[in-house]
Amino acid sequence: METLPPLQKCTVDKFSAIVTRTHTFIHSIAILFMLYYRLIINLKEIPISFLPYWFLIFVSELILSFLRTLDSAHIFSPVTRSVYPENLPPDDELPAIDVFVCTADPIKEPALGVMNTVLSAMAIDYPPEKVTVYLSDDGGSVTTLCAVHEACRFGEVWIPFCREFGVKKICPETFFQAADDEINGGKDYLLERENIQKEYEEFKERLKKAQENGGTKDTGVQFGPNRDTVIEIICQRGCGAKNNGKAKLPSLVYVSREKNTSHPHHFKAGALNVLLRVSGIISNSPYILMLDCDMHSNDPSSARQAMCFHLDPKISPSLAFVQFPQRFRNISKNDIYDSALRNCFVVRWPGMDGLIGPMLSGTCFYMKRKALYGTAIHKDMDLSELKKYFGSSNEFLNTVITCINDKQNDTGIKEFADNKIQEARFLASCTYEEESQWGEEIGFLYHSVVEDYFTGFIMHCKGWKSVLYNPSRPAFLGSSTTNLNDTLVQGTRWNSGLAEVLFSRFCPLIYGLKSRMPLLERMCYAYLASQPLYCFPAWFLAIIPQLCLLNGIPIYPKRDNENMVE
Ligand SMILES: O=c1ccn([C@@H]2O[C@H](COP(=O)(O)OP(=O)(O)O[C@H]3O[C@H](CO)[C@@H](O)[C@H](O)[C@H]3O)[C@@H](O)[C@H]2O)c(=O)[nH]1
Ligand SMILES: [Mn+2]
Repeated sequence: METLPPLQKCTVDKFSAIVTRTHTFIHSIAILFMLYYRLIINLKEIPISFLPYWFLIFVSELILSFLRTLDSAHIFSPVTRSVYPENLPPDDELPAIDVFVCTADPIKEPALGVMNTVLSAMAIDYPPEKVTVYLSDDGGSVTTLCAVHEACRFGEVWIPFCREFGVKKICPETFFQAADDEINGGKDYLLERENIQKEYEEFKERLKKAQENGGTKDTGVQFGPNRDTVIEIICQRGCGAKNNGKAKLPSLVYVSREKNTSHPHHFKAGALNVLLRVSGIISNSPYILMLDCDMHSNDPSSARQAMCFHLDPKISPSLAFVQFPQRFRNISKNDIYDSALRNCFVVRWPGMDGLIGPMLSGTCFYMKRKALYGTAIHKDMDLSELKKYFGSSNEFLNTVITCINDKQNDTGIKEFADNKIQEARFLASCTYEEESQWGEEIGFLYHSVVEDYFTGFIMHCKGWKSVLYNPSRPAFLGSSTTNLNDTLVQGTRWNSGLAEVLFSRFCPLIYGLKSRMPLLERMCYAYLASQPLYCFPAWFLAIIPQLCLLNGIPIYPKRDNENMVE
């Protein structure tokens, strides 16, 4: 039998595994010594009145030891991956991709940044008729709707320019700000660059005006806290490409779901589920790229890199998603607080990749649509059975059947009749999910506000796998929080979301037991869910040892103590 050229390779990082396992072993011995000291030696020295303090210190140390033990699972067998996109099938055999971009707040997430993300997603190096970009606007802002029209207009010159000169920095703002644009294009290039830059400045100007006027385009809709669905096809498959039709544009769709204060909207997970349904009846691509609006594409080849995993028959059947690390462009040089989250993306996720896969990290991942449709669904289900899971739209159910039967969809938006828009509006309404399993078993799950962590956890429990791909050139670049207030709000949201999982029936240590999830992977998930527990040792150890010192109570071994190892 002919062997196909490889698409990807996975290498176990043996040296790193040996070093980290040895370190874990030595660290565990130190922990045992500490427990011995605290229970056998120190307990006798403590006056009875100080026993509650001793107890709090002991509890803190137990929590830290517990967390440390869980954490050690991450580094058990780290792997690195490489890809060979040159071995991918020809363009006309590649599967279609839907890109989901989410925005929620037109003030905190200014339109220019969001449009840069949209434009960078439209400029990825992939057959344009196979890409449909969806912008979910949870802020329901007229300005954003205007901005997306303007972005499409600018895209008509930006995308052909990127294609023609092989631009790598496909996010216009980054491209024009960079000192070096990585292109050796001669005079033609410089002239064209100047033209495009002028167009970009005009585009920015138009956005600014739209913002000042609260959206200039007459959309005929009133946006407010209670509002109707707005769905617009901004650009249809290969629309109006200038440049003599040389470079077509991907399709672009704007979605602002119905909001009603009497219905829960489930934050980002709710928005993503609406996009899943709306995109189902519009393009129904088998793969989905998820991007937060502040995370732009920084390398046009990321889609092909991800396909090296998704199309590799050895790993593809059980592969749910390919996660790229979140990388940030606004991190200070020293980054003493690890705002770049290197502890996750550089240390822990490659370790989990050696188990059954890294966690779902909210953005920068290529997901198989089928993986979001739950495992209870099988090929022989009829419409009435499917309705209990997916709601009552027959049109949508047919797309689900296409998806679970792995029938490659005819790519892109073909023709989009008005009645389809009606159906899409129905799918984006507040009440559509009633009496269905959306958010419970189907789509992104609602149990926790960290929908990414929880959805990924349940997927892994059900036997799906994932991979991390960390190319040397960051595939995506975003912005991290840069002030204490935002960092605290984000930290509180993450920790409360994790606590929701830890103190529920989905606690990874218990729930993982019933599932097929291997012990080490379960420990990794339990470690992250247990993050909120860090607050107890942090408080106790910040206060009690000082009190003990002031009162002359021995809480740590003295240097001349006979039990102290010199
Ligand atoms: O009701 C909402 C709330 C948020 N978002 C969007 O969700 C994304 C993430 O929200 P953000 O407030 O920026 O949260 P972060 O803490 O920065 O996000 C991290 O944490 C989230 C929760 O775990 C993940 O979903 C994100 O991908 C991950 O980057 C943004 O694009 C928002 O526009 C919505 O679409 N609707
Ligand atoms: Mn964010």
